[in-house]
Amino acid sequence: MKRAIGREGPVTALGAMSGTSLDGVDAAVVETDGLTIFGFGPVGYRAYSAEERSVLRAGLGRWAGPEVEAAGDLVTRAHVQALAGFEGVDLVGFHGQTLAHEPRGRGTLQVGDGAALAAALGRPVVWDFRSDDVQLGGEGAPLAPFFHFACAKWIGATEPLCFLNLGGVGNLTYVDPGFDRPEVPGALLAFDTGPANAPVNDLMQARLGLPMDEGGAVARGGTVETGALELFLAEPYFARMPPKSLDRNDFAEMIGLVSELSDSDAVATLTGMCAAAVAQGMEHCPRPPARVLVTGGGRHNPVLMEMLQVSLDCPVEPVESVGLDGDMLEAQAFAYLAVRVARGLPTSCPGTTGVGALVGGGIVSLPDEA
Ligand SMILES: Nc1ncnc2c1ncn2[C@@H]1O[C@H](COP(=O)(O)OP(=O)(O)OP(=O)(O)O)[C@@H](O)[C@H]1O
Ligand SMILES: CC(=O)N[C@H]1[C@@H]2OC[C@@H](O2)[C@@H](O)[C@@H]1O[C@H](C)C(=O)O
Repeated sequence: MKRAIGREGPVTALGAMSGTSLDGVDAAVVETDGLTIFGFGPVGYRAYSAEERSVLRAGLGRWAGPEVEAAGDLVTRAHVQALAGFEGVDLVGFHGQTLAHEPRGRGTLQVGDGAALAAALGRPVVWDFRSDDVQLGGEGAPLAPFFHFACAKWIGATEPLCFLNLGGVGNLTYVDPGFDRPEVPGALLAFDTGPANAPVNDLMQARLGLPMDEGGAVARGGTVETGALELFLAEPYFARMPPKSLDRNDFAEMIGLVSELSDSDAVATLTGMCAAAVAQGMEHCPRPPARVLVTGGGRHNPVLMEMLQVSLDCPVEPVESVGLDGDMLEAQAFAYLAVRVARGLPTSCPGTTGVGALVGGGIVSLPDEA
């Protein structure tokens, strides 16, 4: 790797993320030395077609077999298309698509072939970010927290704050920017809060044939059913101490809790469950955060944002309020993490994934190795 990016100084890293909502590939450039963020560069997006989405969906929850291979081939191809147009890139960080995640069981599986991507792009590619952490006893997720720490420094934060990602699953990072480095005990605490948009999307699809509750319009017309909410919060996951992580489908059966409700009450209740899971999770923060910065698609849902604001004691704002890009933060995270991997810096620690030691996972594939 030394010959690819050198041992120090800023490099131009391109990160790519294919998230749990299966909508497409996000791509974003970060200028960094693996410690400090020096700036953000161009971004891109390559949507999956409906047909491609069903290929990915067929692979979800599987560990091997033709469905997994088909999903992997598709993910590699889509990333070649998404990333080929970026110029001046020193290094690529390729997350791939998570199909299955069972950290204390069969492991974690992100499909997509980083070696083939390196050959196609003619650039070094860092990939398979999660496996080493899981093998060493960690949750393998979330991994964005080390990047969130750098973001907290980039925005000049001096007080503890939280980053909240509301994708299919929700994840929270508590950052204390008073520390110099993210791996110092106390600097970071991170975990998946619970299901976020995935159950709402699934119910909208099943009942109304729509992919999401756009603008929270359906939830706005409904009422949260407190009995269902209480049953949901009784799930043992919420009582577990962090770090902890989830698979997209871990709470799939929660839709059953709202099966008797009207469409609007059911959507309002699932939206309320997402907010309540976050509020419950916030109790684990070592100190009260000054603000919660929200990233991921859930920040576009005003009903969800209002529910969060009502249940939390500090301002809840989209990350755009501090000049970050909430649609690209995960892609930027894997750009940043790629540089850390290439330079031998850790990407997870006990506070972020529960792993026993500092881990800098990932495979580095050079273009001439394929
Ligand atoms: N305008 C909107 N109104 C309501 N919900 C929205 C809106 N835009 C996006 N969302 C929700 O956000 C979801 C997409 O979020 P995001 O792109 O952060 O997911 P992801 O990155 O694939 O997930 P993860 O972070 O779990 O991997 C959509 O599926 C939808 O539920
Ligand atoms: C196993 C896996 O892919 N987990 C994702 C998923 O999507 C959100 C949440 O669940 C988080 O744990 C993680 O992604 C983010 C980018 C992370 O690792 O920080």
